[in-house]
Amino acid sequence: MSPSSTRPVYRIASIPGDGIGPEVISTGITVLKKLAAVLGTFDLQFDHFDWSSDYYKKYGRYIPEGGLEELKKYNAIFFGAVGAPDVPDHISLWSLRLALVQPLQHYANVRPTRVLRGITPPLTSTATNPQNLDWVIIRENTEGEYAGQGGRTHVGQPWEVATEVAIFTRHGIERLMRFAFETAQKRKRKKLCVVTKSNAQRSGLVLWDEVAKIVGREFPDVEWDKMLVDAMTTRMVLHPETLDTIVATNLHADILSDLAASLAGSIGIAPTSNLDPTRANPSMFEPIHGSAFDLVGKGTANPVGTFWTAAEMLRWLEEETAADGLMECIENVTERGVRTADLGGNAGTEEVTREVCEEIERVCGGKGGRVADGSGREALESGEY
Ligand SMILES: NC(=O)C1=CN([C@@H]2O[C@H](COP(=O)(O)OP(=O)(O)OC[C@H]3O[C@@H](n4cnc5c(N)ncnc54)[C@H](O)[C@@H]3O)[C@@H](O)[C@H]2O)C=CC1
Ligand SMILES: CC(=O)C(=O)O
Ligand SMILES: [K+]
Ligand SMILES: [Mn+2]
Repeated sequence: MSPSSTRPVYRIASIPGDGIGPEVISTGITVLKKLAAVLGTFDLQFDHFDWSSDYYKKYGRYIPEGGLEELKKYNAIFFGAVGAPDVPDHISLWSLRLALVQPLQHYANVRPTRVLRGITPPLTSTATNPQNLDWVIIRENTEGEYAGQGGRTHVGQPWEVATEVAIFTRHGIERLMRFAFETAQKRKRKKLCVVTKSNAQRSGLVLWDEVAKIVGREFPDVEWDKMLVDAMTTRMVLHPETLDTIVATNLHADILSDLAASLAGSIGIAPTSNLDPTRANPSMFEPIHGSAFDLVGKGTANPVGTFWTAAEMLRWLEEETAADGLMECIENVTERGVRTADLGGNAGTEEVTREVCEEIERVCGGKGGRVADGSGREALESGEY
């Protein structure tokens, strides 16, 4: 934030990455700039980082020397996706997304899901009562099954051995569990479901259950229960109204949150926040989906997941009014039936973006007051037109 200005200026590092990442991140930036120009209550300054699989193929790495230190100067990171057909997925993921969230201690991955206005979810029960699905999944984001511990020996031999060791530390579970209880406590229903697989995974996830019990004592007003992850899938599908806040391990919540997004309509809608709740490091915001090779260049990628992500980023920056305004505009557009193919519509990425921008002009124009005189002066100054 710039101290010289009365309105805050947030410095955002944008990392569009691969595949549809650049397509959706550019629409997200368009929408965010529009919102800032119309509201006039804050400003956003974007710096672009071309860290991607193309960059890797050219320079042999995804993050250049000193890159991580450079990122720490920003208020937030706006990330697209990483993954390319000609680079092994484990190389791309570990060299960029995981190479950021681990050192930046983004231990809380927050994945809200609900049925946006106008969207028909795939299950009849939820379609009839869309309010039945309103969840926040909290995913452990730095250890567990994606801790990065493992290896291969005797490669290529019939006796080859490979390990993928899941790591659960009391410290890691406790800080995440506290974050989950706090999240549940702030929501209307104050309900938390702790998901594990502590019948089969008899060490790490038993510790997970024990820590949940200890931390739960600090939150007497939060009603919580436990589920094994396999049974959780059926509860999500058959009894969505019994769930509110959900906490699970890195792998389990990765899977459950894609399921959640689809139950709400599409993987193209859902946002993700990679948070360092201590705020020692900038947090990172990305749509839940990956680089979707199958959609690249077609202009059909759903930008709504990125818009919702942008709203979550604004909320983290404590721009609540802007975040609420953006969500209202997104839902006005989905409600009007302007939707991409994944939601059964025929609008392209650009049309949805244009409609959301027009909606921002219409809905938020009066809120900040800077463009309410109709002169467009503030927007002109921001270089928006
Ligand atoms: N955070 C990240 O950067 C992530 C990266 N990946 C990487 O992305 C690559 C592709 O992975 P997949 O498993 O195929 O997952 P994906 O999320 O890229 O795609 C799964 C399916 O959802 C559809 N889809 C995704 N985003 C969409 C959108 N915005 N609008 C409409 N439809 C959308 C795709 O067309 C595809 O059919 C891999 O390299 C993977 O490692 C995957 C997930 C997250
Ligand atoms: C990598 C991945 O699938 C995710 O972060 O959701
Ligand atoms: K992503
Ligand atoms: Mn995932």
